[in-house]
Amino acid sequence: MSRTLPNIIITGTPGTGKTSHSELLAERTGLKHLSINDVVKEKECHEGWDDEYQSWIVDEDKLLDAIEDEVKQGGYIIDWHACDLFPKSWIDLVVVLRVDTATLYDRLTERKYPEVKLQENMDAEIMEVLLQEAKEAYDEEIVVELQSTTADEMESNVDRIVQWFEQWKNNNAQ
Ligand SMILES: Nc1ncnc2c1ncn2[C@@H]1O[C@H](COP(=O)(O)OP(=O)(O)OP(=O)(O)O)[C@@H](O)[C@H]1O
Repeated sequence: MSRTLPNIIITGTPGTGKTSHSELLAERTGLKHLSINDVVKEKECHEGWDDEYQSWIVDEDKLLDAIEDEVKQGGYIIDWHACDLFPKSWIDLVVVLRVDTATLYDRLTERKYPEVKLQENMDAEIMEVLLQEAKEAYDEEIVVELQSTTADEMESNVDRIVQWFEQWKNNNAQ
Protein backbone atom coordinates (compact mmCIF):
# COMPACT_ATOMS: atom_id res chain seq x y z
CA MET A 1 0.00 0.00 0.00
CA SER A 2 1.49 3.36 -0.95
CA ARG A 3 1.33 6.15 1.63
CA THR A 4 0.40 9.72 0.82
CA LEU A 5 2.24 10.91 3.93
CA PRO A 6 5.52 9.53 5.28
CA ASN A 7 6.30 7.93 8.63
CA ILE A 8 9.33 9.26 10.49
CA ILE A 9 11.01 7.66 13.50
CA ILE A 10 12.66 10.06 15.95
CA THR A 11 14.90 7.95 18.14
CA GLY A 12 17.86 8.35 20.48
CA THR A 13 18.92 7.72 24.06
CA PRO A 14 16.46 9.07 26.66
CA GLY A 15 17.08 12.78 27.13
CA THR A 16 18.43 13.47 23.63
CA GLY A 17 15.35 15.51 22.68
CA LYS A 18 12.95 13.14 20.93
CA THR A 19 9.79 14.60 22.46
CA SER A 20 10.88 18.22 21.91
CA HIS A 21 11.78 17.55 18.27
CA SER A 22 8.62 15.51 17.63
CA GLU A 23 6.34 18.23 19.01
CA LEU A 24 7.95 20.98 16.92
CA LEU A 25 7.91 18.80 13.86
CA ALA A 26 4.25 17.89 14.33
CA GLU A 27 3.37 21.60 14.51
CA ARG A 28 5.31 22.38 11.35
CA THR A 29 4.23 19.40 9.22
CA GLY A 30 0.81 18.37 10.51
CA LEU A 31 2.14 14.83 11.00
CA LYS A 32 0.83 13.15 14.16
CA HIS A 33 3.17 12.75 17.12
CA LEU A 34 2.98 9.15 18.28
CA SER A 35 4.65 8.86 21.66
CA ILE A 36 5.27 5.16 22.11
CA ASN A 37 5.61 5.67 25.87
CA ASP A 38 2.01 6.91 25.92
CA VAL A 39 0.76 4.04 23.73
CA VAL A 40 2.45 1.48 26.00
CA LYS A 41 0.76 3.00 29.02
CA GLU A 42 -2.66 3.74 27.54
CA LYS A 43 -3.08 0.48 25.62
CA GLU A 44 -1.30 -1.60 28.26
CA CYS A 45 1.28 -3.04 25.86
CA HIS A 46 3.46 -4.22 28.70
CA GLU A 47 4.14 -7.12 31.02
CA GLY A 48 4.34 -5.05 34.18
CA TRP A 49 6.53 -2.43 35.82
CA ASP A 50 10.28 -2.76 36.35
CA ASP A 51 11.03 -1.24 39.74
CA GLU A 52 14.78 -1.07 39.33
CA TYR A 53 14.58 0.80 36.01
CA GLN A 54 11.36 2.62 36.87
CA SER A 55 9.85 1.77 33.48
CA TRP A 56 7.35 -0.54 31.80
CA ILE A 57 8.48 -3.91 30.45
CA VAL A 58 7.21 -3.53 26.90
CA ASP A 59 5.36 -6.29 25.04
CA GLU A 60 6.57 -5.51 21.51
CA ASP A 61 4.08 -7.75 19.69
CA LYS A 62 1.19 -6.16 21.49
CA LEU A 63 2.60 -2.70 20.78
CA LEU A 64 2.94 -3.37 17.05
CA ASP A 65 -0.59 -4.78 16.90
CA ALA A 66 -1.89 -1.68 18.69
CA ILE A 67 -0.43 0.79 16.18
CA GLU A 68 -0.25 -1.19 12.92
CA ASP A 69 -3.52 -0.12 11.28
CA GLU A 70 -2.93 3.58 11.90
CA VAL A 71 0.78 3.72 11.16
CA LYS A 72 0.51 1.78 7.90
CA GLN A 73 -1.63 4.60 6.52
CA GLY A 74 1.28 7.06 6.98
CA GLY A 75 1.52 10.49 8.58
CA TYR A 76 3.17 9.61 11.90
CA ILE A 77 6.18 10.77 13.87
CA ILE A 78 7.12 7.76 15.98
CA ASP A 79 8.93 8.88 19.14
CA TRP A 80 10.78 6.16 21.03
CA HIS A 81 14.14 5.11 22.44
CA ALA A 82 14.21 1.97 20.29
CA CYS A 83 13.59 1.60 16.59
CA ASP A 84 14.44 -1.83 15.24
CA LEU A 85 11.07 -3.39 16.05
CA PHE A 86 9.15 -1.31 13.50
CA PRO A 87 8.92 -3.12 10.13
CA LYS A 88 11.08 -1.57 7.40
CA SER A 89 8.06 -1.27 5.12
CA TRP A 90 6.38 1.16 7.53
CA ILE A 91 9.23 3.66 7.74
CA ASP A 92 10.49 6.41 5.40
CA LEU A 93 13.03 8.25 7.57
CA VAL A 94 14.87 7.43 10.81
CA VAL A 95 16.34 10.36 12.75
CA VAL A 96 18.83 9.42 15.47
CA LEU A 97 19.40 12.29 17.91
CA ARG A 98 22.79 12.58 19.59
CA VAL A 99 24.00 14.70 22.45
CA ASP A 100 27.33 15.31 24.14
CA THR A 101 27.78 13.25 27.29
CA ALA A 102 28.11 16.13 29.77
CA THR A 103 24.80 17.57 28.57
CA LEU A 104 23.09 14.19 28.67
CA TYR A 105 24.35 13.65 32.22
CA ASP A 106 22.84 16.97 33.29
CA ARG A 107 19.51 16.26 31.57
CA LEU A 108 19.16 12.80 33.11
CA THR A 109 20.27 13.92 36.57
CA GLU A 110 17.65 16.64 36.48
CA ARG A 111 15.03 13.92 35.92
CA LYS A 112 16.25 12.05 39.00
CA TYR A 113 16.84 8.83 37.09
CA PRO A 114 17.84 5.82 39.25
CA GLU A 115 21.63 5.38 39.18
CA VAL A 116 21.49 2.10 37.22
CA LYS A 117 19.31 3.67 34.53
CA LEU A 118 21.43 6.82 34.36
CA GLN A 119 24.60 4.81 33.88
CA GLU A 120 23.06 2.50 31.31
CA ASN A 121 21.82 5.42 29.23
CA MET A 122 25.14 7.26 29.44
CA ASP A 123 26.91 4.08 28.23
CA ALA A 124 24.36 3.63 25.43
CA GLU A 125 25.00 7.17 24.17
CA ILE A 126 28.79 6.81 24.34
CA MET A 127 28.65 3.45 22.54
CA GLU A 128 26.27 4.82 19.85
CA VAL A 129 23.84 1.98 20.53
CA LEU A 130 20.80 3.61 18.92
CA LEU A 131 22.72 4.69 15.84
CA GLN A 132 24.00 1.15 15.29
CA GLU A 133 20.55 -0.29 15.89
CA ALA A 134 19.06 2.07 13.30
CA LYS A 135 21.76 1.33 10.73
CA GLU A 136 21.32 -2.41 11.16
CA ALA A 137 17.52 -2.33 10.95
CA TYR A 138 17.03 0.11 8.03
CA ASP A 139 18.70 1.04 4.75
CA GLU A 140 21.56 3.41 5.56
CA GLU A 141 20.26 6.09 3.21
CA ILE A 142 17.14 6.65 5.32
CA VAL A 143 19.05 6.91 8.62
CA VAL A 144 20.14 10.43 9.63
CA GLU A 145 22.23 11.27 12.71
CA LEU A 146 21.60 14.78 14.11
CA GLN A 147 23.20 16.58 17.04
CA SER A 148 20.79 17.80 19.73
CA THR A 149 22.86 19.58 22.35
CA THR A 150 21.76 23.18 21.75
CA ALA A 151 18.52 24.99 20.92
CA ASP A 152 20.06 26.20 17.62
CA GLU A 153 20.77 22.60 16.68
CA MET A 154 17.19 21.64 17.46
CA GLU A 155 15.91 24.45 15.26
CA SER A 156 18.12 23.53 12.33
CA ASN A 157 17.30 19.83 12.74
CA VAL A 158 13.58 20.59 12.55
CA ASP A 159 14.12 22.84 9.49
CA ARG A 160 16.03 20.05 7.82
CA ILE A 161 13.37 17.42 8.51
CA VAL A 162 10.62 19.77 7.30
CA GLN A 163 12.55 20.20 4.03
CA TRP A 164 12.86 16.43 3.70
CA PHE A 165 9.11 16.11 4.33
CA GLU A 166 8.23 18.64 1.60
CA GLN A 167 10.51 16.86 -0.83
CA TRP A 168 8.99 13.48 0.07
CA LYS A 169 5.51 14.83 -0.63
CA ASN A 170 6.60 16.20 -4.03
CA ASN A 171 8.23 12.91 -4.96
CA ASN A 172 5.22 10.89 -3.90
CA ALA A 173 2.43 13.13 -5.23
CA GLN A 174 -0.19 11.07 -7.05
N1 LIG B 1 18.68 20.42 21.31
C1 LIG B 1 18.33 20.76 22.54
N2 LIG B 1 18.75 21.94 23.06
C2 LIG B 1 18.41 22.33 24.31
N3 LIG B 1 17.66 21.58 25.15
C3 LIG B 1 17.22 20.38 24.69
C4 LIG B 1 17.52 19.92 23.38
N4 LIG B 1 16.96 18.71 23.20
C5 LIG B 1 16.32 18.43 24.35
N5 LIG B 1 16.48 19.43 25.25
C6 LIG B 1 15.96 19.44 26.63
O1 LIG B 1 16.36 18.22 27.23
C7 LIG B 1 15.31 17.65 28.01
C8 LIG B 1 14.93 16.28 27.47
O2 LIG B 1 14.31 16.44 26.20
P1 LIG B 1 13.16 15.47 25.71
O3 LIG B 1 12.17 15.19 26.79
O4 LIG B 1 12.64 16.04 24.43
O5 LIG B 1 14.01 14.15 25.45
P2 LIG B 1 13.53 12.68 25.05
O6 LIG B 1 14.58 12.14 24.18
O7 LIG B 1 12.15 12.75 24.49
O8 LIG B 1 13.48 11.91 26.42
P3 LIG B 1 12.63 10.55 26.76
O9 LIG B 1 13.18 9.46 25.91
O10 LIG B 1 12.91 10.29 28.19
O11 LIG B 1 11.20 10.87 26.49
C9 LIG B 1 14.16 18.67 27.95
O12 LIG B 1 14.26 19.49 29.08
C10 LIG B 1 14.45 19.45 26.68
O13 LIG B 1 13.95 20.75 26.74
